[in-house]
Amino acid sequence: MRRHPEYQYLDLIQHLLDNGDRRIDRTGVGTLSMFGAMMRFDLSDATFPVYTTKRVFWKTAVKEMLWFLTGQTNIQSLLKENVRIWTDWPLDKYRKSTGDMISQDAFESKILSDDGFAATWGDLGPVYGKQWRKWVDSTGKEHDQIATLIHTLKTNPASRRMLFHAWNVGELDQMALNPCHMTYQFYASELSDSSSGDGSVGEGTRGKLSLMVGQRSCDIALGNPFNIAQEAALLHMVAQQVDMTPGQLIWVGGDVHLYLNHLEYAHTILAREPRPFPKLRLARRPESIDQYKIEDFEVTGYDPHASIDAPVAV
Ligand SMILES: Nc1nc(=O)c2c([nH]1)NC[C@@H]1CN(c3ccc(C(=O)N[C@@H](CCC(=O)O)C(=O)O)cc3)CN21
Ligand SMILES: O=c1ccn([C@H]2C[C@H](O)[C@@H](COP(=O)(O)O)O2)c(=O)[nH]1
Repeated sequence: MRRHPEYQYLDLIQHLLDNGDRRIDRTGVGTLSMFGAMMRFDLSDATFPVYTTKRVFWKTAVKEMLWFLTGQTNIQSLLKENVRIWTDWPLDKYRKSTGDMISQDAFESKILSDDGFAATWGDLGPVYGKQWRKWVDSTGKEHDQIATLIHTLKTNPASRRMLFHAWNVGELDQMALNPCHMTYQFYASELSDSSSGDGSVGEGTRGKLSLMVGQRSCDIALGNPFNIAQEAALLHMVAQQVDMTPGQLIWVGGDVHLYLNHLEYAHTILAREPRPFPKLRLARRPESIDQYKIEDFEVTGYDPHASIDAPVAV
């Protein structure tokens, strides 16, 4: 029998434990690290690769993706959706700038209730959403990379130029964190002749859509389970928008690391056996890629092992 695809994730963790290069990182926590890794997940038959060896809060991960797609960069809109995974960075900045050792709860309440405070302290700078939807070039012109991608998929799906990118070199110093997942490249296969170049495409399903994501830096315990779930959700959404069926999600990691305060996490998860991946159905077909809501994601058959608490390195 074929091994469960989730073993790709568990094997990476085992490899880091056995062979990881021990080093000090930006956060001061320290990691076991390797360079260069790839995982592939087949999304056909509505498969949604949410890891099962721990409970992954996939709704939080998908909400983050929906937030990227709207082009927003302020944590206020995330907090309104009860997503708290980005609070640590603006909170750290606020504490260091003002000396006020406010609690996370109090900081989040203030971001939610005070728009002026949110504008000053809640913005992460020109991170993912900004670059995806409003990349500003040297002449000041804005580029909507997502709209261009969808247009090309509809009119010229055999193109080798279907990608969007977040590593805007000129703006890195204004970002709360440099982009980790950077390149999103799409590939359409099983295209009928009529859709392979001249723009005259017919109705109905026109091919199989795959996505390869290049991630320069990967926190294997906290970041990766979120990233895989949200990238799979993105592929399901884009495929729906362009009338294709989801094919493969290919994930490529650069510096892939296990933080040294996640060793117990690693041993806990490695002792568990994967269960079948859940299925995803999109309940509705919104007008455009930025109009999906979390309620549109109907996930069935998710029966994971228990969640595992792990601290995030800031
Ligand atoms: N060190 C580090 N790892 C990351 O994965 C990461 C960053 N920094 N900085 C930017 C974003 C923020 N991300 C995060 C941050 C926290 C969780 C986290 O704490 N996850 C928990 C709880 C989830 C919840 O509360 O909903 C988990 O069990 O998955 C996940 C991703 C991903 N990115
Ligand atoms: O989507 C994400 C965002 C962040 N990460 C991790 C990878 C690293 O552990 C940190 C970023 O630190 P750098 O020093 O900028 O590399 O966040 C992730 O895994 N996934």
